[in-house]
Amino acid sequence: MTLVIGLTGGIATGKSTVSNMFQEFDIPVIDADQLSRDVVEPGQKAYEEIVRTFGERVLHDNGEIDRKALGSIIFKEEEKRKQLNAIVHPEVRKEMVDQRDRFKQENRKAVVLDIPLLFESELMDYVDRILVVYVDEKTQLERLMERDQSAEKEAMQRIQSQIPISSKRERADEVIDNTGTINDSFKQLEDILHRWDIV
Ligand SMILES: CC(C)(COP(=O)(O)OP(=O)(O)OC[C@H]1O[C@@H](n2cnc3c(N)ncnc32)[C@H](O)[C@@H]1O)[C@@H](O)C(=O)NCCC(=O)NCCS
Ligand SMILES: Nc1ncnc2c1ncn2[C@@H]1O[C@H](COP(=O)(O)OP(=O)(O)OP(=O)(O)O)[C@@H](O)[C@H]1O
Repeated sequence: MTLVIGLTGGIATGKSTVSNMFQEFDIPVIDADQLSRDVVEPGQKAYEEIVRTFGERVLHDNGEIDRKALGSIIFKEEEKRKQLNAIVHPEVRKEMVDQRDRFKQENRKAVVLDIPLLFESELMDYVDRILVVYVDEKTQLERLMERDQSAEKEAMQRIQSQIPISSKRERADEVIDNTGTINDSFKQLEDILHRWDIV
């Protein structure tokens, strides 16, 4: 039996940081953020729908999606965000399930689905265990502004477009508190994987 681990958290709480640690344990990771980039490449169905819905103002001169422009529209307005989600999420979900099932067929001990919006999109049934990467909201805001070089207003808009990290923490099977050092988080992950008997 392959244990399917749903890795989630809030924006900039450290999912990618923790996701990279699974390499050490030889556990494969399926990355929903990466898939959401792949499915909007020029020529893909979702790409055409985005251009039809949001217009050419969300394109770079070379025809690729201008993620900054699209982000500045959808994080400001819930209605627009729902429209984009309705275009992108079904494609991401399909690809994620295909990849998950391939790893299951290979009888891997575990596979990780790294899904930022696991709770928002109600994908809890896609996984066997939910692991939330947590930091307090002050640290979340600071790390987001630092990483994206964004102003407080834009960073807050992004945070507020998601379920608060404190609620996600309550709904987790296990939590990694990532407010300490990366090494502290690695040790927490190691303990959790031992408890789940997969390493
Ligand atoms: C709006 C877009 C173009 C902005 O791109 P950008 O490169 O700036 O951000 P990136 O894709 O790396 O996402 C960064 C983080 O933002 C958050 N986020 C992204 N999309 C959403 C959304 N629709 N609602 C809430 N939070 C979101 C997630 O925490 C994600 O990890 C892009 O995020 C997008 O296409 N979003 C829709 C697809 C989606 O929901 N992706 C996230 C999970 S599948
Ligand atoms: N323990 C830590 N100590 C200090 N900085 C950290 C720590 N963990 C992560 N960071 C930094 O915080 C920022 C956010 O981390 P990361 O990109 O892993 O978050 P994320 O949850 O994957 O974000 P997103 O939702 O945007 O994909 C990054 O700049 C990262 O280098």
